[in-house]
Amino acid sequence: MSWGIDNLPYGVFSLPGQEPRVGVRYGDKVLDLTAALHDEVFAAPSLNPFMARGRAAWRDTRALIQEKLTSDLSVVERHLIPLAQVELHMPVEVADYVDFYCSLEHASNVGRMFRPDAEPLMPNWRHLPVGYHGRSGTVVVSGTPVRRPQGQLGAGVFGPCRKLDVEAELGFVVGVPTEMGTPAGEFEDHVFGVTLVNDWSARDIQSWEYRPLGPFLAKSFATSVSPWVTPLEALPRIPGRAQDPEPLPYLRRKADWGLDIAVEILLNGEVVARPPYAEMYWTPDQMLAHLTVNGAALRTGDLFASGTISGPERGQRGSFIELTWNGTDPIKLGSGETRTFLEDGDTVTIRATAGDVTLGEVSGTVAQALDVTQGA
Ligand SMILES: O=C(O)/C=C/C(=O)CC(=O)CC(=O)O
Ligand SMILES: [Ca+2]
Ligand SMILES: [Mg+2]
Repeated sequence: MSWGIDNLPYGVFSLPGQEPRVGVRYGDKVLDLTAALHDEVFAAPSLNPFMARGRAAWRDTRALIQEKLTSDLSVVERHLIPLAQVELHMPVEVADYVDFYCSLEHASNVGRMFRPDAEPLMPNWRHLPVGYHGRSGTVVVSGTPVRRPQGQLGAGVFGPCRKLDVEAELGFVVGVPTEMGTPAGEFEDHVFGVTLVNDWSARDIQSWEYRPLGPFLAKSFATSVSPWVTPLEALPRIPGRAQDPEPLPYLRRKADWGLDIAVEILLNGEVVARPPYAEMYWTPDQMLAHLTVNGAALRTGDLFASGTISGPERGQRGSFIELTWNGTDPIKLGSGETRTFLEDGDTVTIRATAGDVTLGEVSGTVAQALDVTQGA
């Protein structure tokens, strides 16, 4: 069965008229953990208090849930609630949100389009995982409509974004904080699990505003995440991609943190790209090491995303700016329509699997921009 005993992602659900609380997905049901495990940590409306307990608690809890769902199934069966009866919420109260830029292919493609007269990769790119600080207050759960942003599209030009795009990414959720001044230790001592992320991007706003400090309003209007957080333990690991030059000692890999995750992007139900996470250049342990090397503190609920997942093939690109080469080469849909960037009413779904483990999906529908008269 999919969503089986080796999967068991955590999320936050509610029944009509009740407060949100933590559950685990099993098949087409959600196990009410407050009731099944008699532990009030799961009565919270986010995973944060549970995630703060740390790695030993994460491991023991997962083992206990697996035991309850197999040998003690008759005891906990009454706490399994059909998904059709529940509403799913933001799984995590996001503290700080950071987005990296870890795909060599994505960085090269975007570099070619945004900086056609320069080298596609900046000189720092192979030496450190480049990132920027995003906006945690507009991280929303799958299903939340995304209003087309408006803003400056060039000198003296204001209006609704005309180049609305998505970025298919993985997000890593921090459970255990660090003290300010002290870099993070082992990856699995801090990171609880993985979500799917759609980093909605307004390419026309971005290309005008981003120099020299990076994306600002082009990416802060909405970032969507999947309702399920998959524990690290559920994910098969592979060696990371070879790196040249060898990174500085603080960035050197001590364990295999490559992830063999197959991602799909769907536009209005049709698959338009299949980005392979296994191709990412910088691995998540390297992102965490870099994020904290200067002494920046981690907090429970921090979310750091991988950056757009793009592979070497055209059909593996994780954004429409790449798939359509900045709108110059539209993609053809099964309906006979073509698309460059997103139109109002379009629904984008990103879903992913790692072997038998599914990470679920993150979905969002584009709503029309506000009336723009005030800026005209
Ligand atoms: O090359 C640039 O100027 C920026 C490209 C991006 O859109 C960055 C971004 O959001 C990071 C990523 O998703 O890989
Ligand atoms: Ca991004
Ligand atoms: Mg964003």
